[in-house]
Amino acid sequence: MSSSRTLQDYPEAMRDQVRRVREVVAGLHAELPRYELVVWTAGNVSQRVRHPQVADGSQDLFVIKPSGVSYDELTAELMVVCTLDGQLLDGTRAPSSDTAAHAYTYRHMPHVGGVVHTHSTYATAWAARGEPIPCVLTMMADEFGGPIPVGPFAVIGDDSIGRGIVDTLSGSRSPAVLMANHGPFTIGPDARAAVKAAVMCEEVARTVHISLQLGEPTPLDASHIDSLYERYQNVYGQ
Ligand SMILES: O=C(CO)[C@@H](O)[C@H](O)COP(=O)(O)O
Repeated sequence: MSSSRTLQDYPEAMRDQVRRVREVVAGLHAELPRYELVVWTAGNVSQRVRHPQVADGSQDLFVIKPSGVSYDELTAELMVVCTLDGQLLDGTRAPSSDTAAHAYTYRHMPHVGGVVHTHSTYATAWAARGEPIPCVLTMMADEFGGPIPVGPFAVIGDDSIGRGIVDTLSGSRSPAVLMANHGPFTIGPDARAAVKAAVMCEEVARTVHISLQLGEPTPLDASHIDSLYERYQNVYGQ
């Protein structure tokens, strides 16, 4: 559905932000096939654009890819802009079929600035089994602060997927959730962080799967997970 408003109804500073975020989101979409996280037109990336005068986030917008467009055709101009109730505000094509899930996540998690969805092979295989990825690697402690949880099975088309993402991640340090029988969704302070979480999610899903073929991996001690997570999130790369 299209909004009754247009981009011209928003402050110039926000329109400038939209122009910049369209470039950022278009560029980040190229990372999904580059890291082999999607095939064909599967997957999507979005980033929030905060309203400079409305602090509660209710008037924020987000930029997301158009539905069903080949990754090699995605340009900044083709990116679409939606309101947080998932309505199309600006764009020449229909927004992603996962727009409702991204919108619900932004409405209910104000700190989230970016959302990514992929069908990456190993993470999606774990999602098909409905099994959380156990925290057996320091890389998992660093990025996910514990296991990567599984969210409920939800059919696309309403708020069900978004509700499953929010209900699962609100109580977890993980920026990734494996939606049962579907695939990973990731969140972050911006779209680049959410893309990184999607790349790392697939990497650890593969490594832990291979480890399980060799035997039973050894879980990390909770105190070690906490110290590794604090270091990585607050010291590493600063
Ligand atoms: O998982 C799904 C649909 O269930 C999506 O990831 C599609 O695979 C991509 O949809 P668009 O973003 O192109 O609409």
